[in-house]
Amino acid sequence: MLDATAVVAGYGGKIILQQLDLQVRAGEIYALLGANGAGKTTSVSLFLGFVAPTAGTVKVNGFDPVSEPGQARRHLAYIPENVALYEHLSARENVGYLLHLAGQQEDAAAIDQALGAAGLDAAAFDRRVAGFSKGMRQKVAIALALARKVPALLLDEPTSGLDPQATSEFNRLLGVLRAQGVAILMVTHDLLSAADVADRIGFLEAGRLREEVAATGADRFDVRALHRRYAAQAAPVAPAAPAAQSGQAA
Ligand SMILES: Nc1ncnc2c1ncn2[C@@H]1O[C@H](COP(=O)(O)OP(=O)(O)OP(=O)(O)O)[C@@H](O)[C@H]1O
Repeated sequence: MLDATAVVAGYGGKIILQQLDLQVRAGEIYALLGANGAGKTTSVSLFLGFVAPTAGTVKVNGFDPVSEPGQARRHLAYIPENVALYEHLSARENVGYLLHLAGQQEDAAAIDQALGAAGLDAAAFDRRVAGFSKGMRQKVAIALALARKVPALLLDEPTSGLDPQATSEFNRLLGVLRAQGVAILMVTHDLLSAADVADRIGFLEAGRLREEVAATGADRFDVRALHRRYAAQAAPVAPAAPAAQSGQAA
């Protein structure tokens, strides 16, 4: 569904992504991790058509985001870290208007159903979104993705700044979308959250996928081992102090 093959891309002659191979299948959640500046957002930007590859191919459900932007966008929803909504409109009005902008009409019942499925409290449907928390805004964005019935979803650091309960609620929603066959690519620094929800985790290092691990089957990853490697990649540290003896007071 989301397919980047042998992609080289960057900004103004500066190469950021080098031979990137990244595929996300229908009904799969793929978490992309990596240090600051590794190229995670640039990878997402490829699928949005914001960054054009200088080599390789990028496809969204078979469509090239640069040469076929309308077709590619129709199959895609994007939820950035801070969801931009029309502040003076209610949650219902936002979904209705954004659907209209996407060239789609839905009746009020379908919009309510999407907002409910996204976990927004019904009492908030008619409230202006100006007072909404980050978690509530994301629910509106998820409702829009549900109402648009897109087959692919891009998320950039969706759980940063969310409390653990909101994070787990958000991850549950991603599970709902996965069950509907949506291909989900999620950029995150939150390894625990990624381990909780993702089917595969990829580690990007200086524009290359250094490692991919699976969440299920024989390749099931060990979160602690991953955390040690990820922390070392993000910020190399001095050798660890000897482990404390369990059961002994310091
Ligand atoms: N519009 C741009 N113009 C020029 N350089 C850019 C642009 N956007 C990003 N870069 C550079 O590309 C590199 C990769 O940036 P990118 O935002 O993809 O990294 P990231 O892995 O998402 O980082 P972070 O975790 O900090 O969000 C960085 O060196 C960044 O400075």
